[in-house]
Amino acid sequence: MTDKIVTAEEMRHYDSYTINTIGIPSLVLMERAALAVRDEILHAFPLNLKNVVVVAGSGNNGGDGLAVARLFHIAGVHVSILNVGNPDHASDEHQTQDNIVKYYQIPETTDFAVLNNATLIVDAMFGIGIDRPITGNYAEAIKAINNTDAIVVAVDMPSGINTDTGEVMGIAVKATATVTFAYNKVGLVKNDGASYAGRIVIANDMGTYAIDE
Ligand SMILES: NC(=O)C1=CN([C@@H]2O[C@H](COP(=O)(O)OP(=O)(O)OC[C@H]3O[C@@H](n4cnc5c(N)ncnc54)[C@H](O)[C@@H]3O)[C@@H](O)[C@H]2O)[C@@H](O)CC1
Ligand SMILES: [K+]
Repeated sequence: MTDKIVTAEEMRHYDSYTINTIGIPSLVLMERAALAVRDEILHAFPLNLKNVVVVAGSGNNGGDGLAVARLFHIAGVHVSILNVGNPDHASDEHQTQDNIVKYYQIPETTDFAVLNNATLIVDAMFGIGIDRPITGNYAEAIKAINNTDAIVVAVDMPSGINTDTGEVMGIAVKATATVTFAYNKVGLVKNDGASYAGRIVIANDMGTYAIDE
């Protein structure tokens, strides 16, 4: 157990050490991340599972989201996926998760109307990979999420919050709770990040190992 608070670069370093030196595969970490999000939702919001919508970007944060969607689908919860990323830029892990989602025929759409009846939204657009202001379709998606009255659970970071400064990068998801992985992030405790994150849950049993502890 640690109260370490890390930047995006530090977290990438720990992820890479865990994957390449310890040898825990990236998809195993992704599964652990998704299980942590599922468990927190089951624990904190069991009455809001009528209609879950996972909003997924095309990176690994989106991959986490697709795995969460699959876990809920398997458990019999009604879940749909709103894809907002560019499929041409999908990470390998994201593609793997998307193939699994397609096997299970979990509904996927790019139409924001799917948010209208959501009782719980999983924000899996951007995590620690955010590196520029939010524009275009991503901004519209965040606006649409913030306009619902659903519970919003952010995966790792509320999308739109700078991991290192907590600043809003144009627009950001207002989360009810944020499940962040391995260590807390500077951007979740500084500036606007603290209020956008809602309640912070640190999934600290991922197997991630900090070399200096
Ligand atoms: N193996 C790993 O490294 C793990 C990563 N995990 C998840 O992966 C996340 C990081 O994944 P990624 O590095 O793929 O990054 P993200 O999924 O956060 O972002 C995806 C990509 O979006 C692009 N982007 C950044 N800002 C943008 C903007 N404003 N508009 C449009 N595109 C933008 C960048 O090219 C970035 O790589 C973590 O936050 C965590 O949720 C977890 O699955 C645990 C294991
Ligand atoms: K997110």
